Order: sequence, then C-alpha cells, then structure tokens
Amino acid sequence: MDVTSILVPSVQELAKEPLTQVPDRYVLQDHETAALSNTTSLPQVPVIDFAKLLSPDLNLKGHELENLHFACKEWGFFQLVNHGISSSLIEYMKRDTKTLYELPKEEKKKLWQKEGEIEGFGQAFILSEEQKLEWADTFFLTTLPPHLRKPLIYNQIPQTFREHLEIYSAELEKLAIKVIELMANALAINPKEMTEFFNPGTQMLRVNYYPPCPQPERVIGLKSHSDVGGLTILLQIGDINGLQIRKDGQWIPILSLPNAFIINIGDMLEIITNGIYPSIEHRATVNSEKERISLATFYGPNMQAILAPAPSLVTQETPAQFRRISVVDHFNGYFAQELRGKSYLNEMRITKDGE
Ligand SMILES: O=C(O)CCC(=O)C(=O)O
Ligand SMILES: [Fe+2]
Repeated sequence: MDVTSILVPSVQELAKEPLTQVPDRYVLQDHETAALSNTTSLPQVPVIDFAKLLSPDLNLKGHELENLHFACKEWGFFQLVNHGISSSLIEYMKRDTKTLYELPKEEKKKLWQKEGEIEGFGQAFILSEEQKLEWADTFFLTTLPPHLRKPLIYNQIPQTFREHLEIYSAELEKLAIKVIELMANALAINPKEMTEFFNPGTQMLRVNYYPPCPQPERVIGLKSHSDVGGLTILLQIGDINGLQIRKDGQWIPILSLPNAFIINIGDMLEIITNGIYPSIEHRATVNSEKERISLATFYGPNMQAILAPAPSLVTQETPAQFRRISVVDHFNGYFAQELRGKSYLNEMRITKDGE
C-alpha cells in the first residue's frame, strides 16, 4: 500500500485544556453532526450466536444460519455472542488498549505517525489543511501478515500489549475466516469461493480514542463511512456507546452488549458477495462527559488478490455489480480520498449501461 495523510495534533491533548468552545477546525455543518433523534423506538442490530452456528444440531445451526443471512443482507451489521474468544484475553486487550492512551506524552511521541505514513498515533484520510477534523485520535497498525508490519511502530508498542496482540490477532483471524465460511454457507455457495480471497488475509487494527468534548453536538468522532475491507470485528472497550449505523435513512445507535463483538461487512466483501451483503455506513458520536475507546480489527483479502464477485453469485438474473480491481489498487484508492459515506465503493459499480 502506498498511502499517506497530513499530520494532525492530538485531540486527547486538546481536550485536556479548559475549553468551552471547540476550535473551528473541528466544527462541522449541522447535517454532518449527530444530533440525536428519539432513540427509544428504534430497532437494534441482530444478535448472532456463534455457538449455535457451530452446533452439531443441524436444526439449531440451520436456523442461526438463516439469522446470519438476514443480518448480513438487511443490516450489514450484527453483534456476535458466544464467539469463543476467551474473556481473559479480551480483558487484557481492553486494559492494554486503555494503557496505550495513558502512555506519557514522550512515549506516545515515539509512536506518532511519521511523515508519509499512516501507522501509529494520528489520523488517516486527511488530505488538506482546510479539511474539518474529527474529535478523536486513532492508533493504526498492520498486524497480519507479519511481513507487512511496520517495524518502526510495531516493535515500539509496549511489550505486554504486543504479547497479547499477537494472540488476539491470530484468534481474530481464525474467527474472521470462520465467519466468512459461514456466510458462504448462508449464501449456499462453496466456501472456497469466498475464503480463497483471504489466503492469507490482511489484518489491520485501529484503536479509536474519543475524548469528552465541550460541544459534542458541533463535532463528530468519526465521519460517516463504510469500512474498506472484508470483515470488521469491533470491541467497544467500556460501556459508553457512540457508534451509529445508517439504516433506511435513519441513524441507529448500537448498544454494545457486554462480551459481544460488533461485526460488519466491508466494501470488499460487498464486492465478493456481488452486493448481496452490503457494507453499511456508520459513524461515531462523542459526548461531553466521558472518553470512549473502541478497538476495530479489519480483516481484508490478500494484497495479491484481484477482487471480483464470487462466480456462483454472478448469473444471468444477477449480473456482476462491480468491476474487477486489485486489492492493492482498491486500498490505495480508498485511502486517497476523504471518508465520505460509500462514495469510493460506488465508483466501482457497473452501471446499467455496462459502464
Ligand atoms: O468507534 C466505533 O465504534 C467505530 C469505529 C469504526 O467505525 C472504525 O474504526 O472504522
Ligand atoms: Fe468503521
């Protein structure tokens, strides 16, 4: 990948100052902010039970596969419970992730993005000095395959974090592949048609840190976007919610269940499923009281792969919806634009007249 982003100041540091107003650079137009509507009557994303999906009881398994299919097709998002990742590993990761943002300034500096890179502390998708910024710091890291890690950042992360991360990253890769296989079952196609893109896959991780904000209604923690890769597995670190997804024109807050992963479909998986499982726009809001931390693990196809819909999903009645593009070109194109809804994936769509 060949991506870069303009260096920006730390919002965590900014939020420590006694501010009553947020600086202009973070103030968005009303339609880009997240004024909350009446949220009590809104539906919630489906909850999928991984243990049922693996059950030897074929009735139970079949029923949960139908639920998975519905969740992926209609929501593009679900919460996964009984996912089998040990709760002690999750607790370690939560603690390590918090500790990362508690590092002394000097230690954090060593892990700050370098000019021309997007790994480490900083932001991605910042292409001009005029661009409005989000009320968040992020820490971005390539974890798999190991040869794509950036030693300058990877080898500098605190050792306990790195040790737990190695296990977490391997476990989440296994989980992601299994979920993708189950999606192929749900789509009634040969799992190889989907899993071959991920042989082995690419895994990146982002720790999002949203400090409290004196004017939360004027900013956004993370602008509306769809994720670029295959599958995103998100762990919310505490009980402060903030993630919202766009469904049928409405913003629906996700109330993170304890011990669950929030999983969503990325743009590349939308291509592979020929649009049957769509990536969904989502964003993160902030509040004036408490910081919020989330750990997103992105699992995407192999960098050598060429993206195209799975052959069995392309039929006379359901022609290919997306042009072929290499994974590398897709990543590069995605990171070369500002985050804006699903605009990048839409460029890949084949229009009615075949263009
Ligand atoms: O913080 C969240 O809940 C959302 C994070 C997210 O969408 C991302 O990192 O792509
Ligand atoms: Fe996302």
